[in-house]
Amino acid sequence: KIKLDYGPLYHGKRQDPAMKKWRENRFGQFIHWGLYSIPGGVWEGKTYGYAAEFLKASAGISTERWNGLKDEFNPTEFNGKEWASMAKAMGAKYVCLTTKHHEGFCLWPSKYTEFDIENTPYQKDLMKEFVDAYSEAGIDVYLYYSVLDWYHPDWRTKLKTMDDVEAFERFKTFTQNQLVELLERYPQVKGLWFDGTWDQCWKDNGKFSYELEVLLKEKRPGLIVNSRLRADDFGKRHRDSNGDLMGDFESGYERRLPDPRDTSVTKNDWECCMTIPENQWGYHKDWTLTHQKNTNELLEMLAQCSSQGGNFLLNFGPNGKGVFRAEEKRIAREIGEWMKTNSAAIYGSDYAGLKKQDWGYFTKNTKSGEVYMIVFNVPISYQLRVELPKHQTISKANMVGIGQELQLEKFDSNETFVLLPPKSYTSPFVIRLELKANKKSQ
Ligand SMILES: COc1ccc([C@@H]2N[C@@H](C)[C@@H](O)[C@H]2O)cc1
Repeated sequence: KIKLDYGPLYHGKRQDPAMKKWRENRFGQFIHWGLYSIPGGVWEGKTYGYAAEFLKASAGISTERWNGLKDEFNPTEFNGKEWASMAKAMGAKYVCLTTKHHEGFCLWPSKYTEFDIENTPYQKDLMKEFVDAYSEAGIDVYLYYSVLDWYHPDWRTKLKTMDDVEAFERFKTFTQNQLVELLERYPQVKGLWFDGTWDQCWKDNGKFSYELEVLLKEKRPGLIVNSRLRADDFGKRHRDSNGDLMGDFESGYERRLPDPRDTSVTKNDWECCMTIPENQWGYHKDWTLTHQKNTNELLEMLAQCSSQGGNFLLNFGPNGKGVFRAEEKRIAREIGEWMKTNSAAIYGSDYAGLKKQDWGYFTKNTKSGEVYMIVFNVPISYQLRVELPKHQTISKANMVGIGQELQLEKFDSNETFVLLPPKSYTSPFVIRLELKANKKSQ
């Protein structure tokens, strides 16, 4: 092991109540909302296909033109309670909102910058309405914060000169002040989701990122921080120079999932964040440009994450007025419908320790020990293979919801077929397994 002064604060999975709740949540709503939500990927009549939150770069817009968007930010249709009830109906147990994306515009009234909600026609503390509404709905609130800040004069991608170093020292102080300010203003917040830490400036400041994690966790005991905050002594990120995770959960799965058979991911807590279109985090006016994931496709991702001990954070991008698209509202409703019947296989679930099969995913409820099969691919044979450890056998298998008991066919090799009634299955379904110890094999 390489000796590190600025590696992880701890090793393994946190077992305190706050982290256990994070783990039980399993399903969250990501919200990207900022000045980029106003143009929605279209500038001077031209549509840009790249991610809408990068429009400033993809359309080559000058900084002053872009920053002028703050004078148009007036989300008069924003209603925190409506947003929270849509998320609740979807079955989201936590939410993560962009407080400040790379553009540097702050959705809260910050003492440390003029580039914030206070200096817009809207003026009100939108973040307070948001945090209060979601908290009252019983949804845990997390805040996304981009360290990378295109607006701030002291941001430097690389520290080449002494001036750069002095500027970045001021920038570090500004960053720390804003983060402390967010925790003080919004005491309900459960955690911070960092982004924009890939540049050399941050890799050169592993010590600062370590001290920042310590400071924020002292300020807010139980605070949960993703793996993107930290750099170690040698600039390694997410995992330190020994390969150990820094932060409370691995957050490198962005718009991608691990291989479903990779059991190594179960060693740490982790989260996959996902867009509904192929690559739009902020609101984009034209979703027809790329593939739009459908509800069953998203449910399969949610199921896969739970089956491998990870969380699934699904992104929504409201427009500049604070309104979600019709597609997003429909998908939220359809996911919620499915969760009404099947959420026992998701909430409080973890890796079941069983061999992955082609028909779908196993999850195990950590409290009840019940094992679930979440089926997406019904085999032409209508036989769902289950391979159990020698000492275990299935005593019962029931469809969740309708409760129907399913026939079982056991093999000597301790494999079992769960037999499905031969009919058409048009949406993912869940089977609850009751396992029991095998009779002593004579
Ligand atoms: C290819 O470089 C990037 C840089 C930043 C991102 C940001 N991370 C996601 C969570 C979104 O905030 C996206 O804008 C995506 C790709």
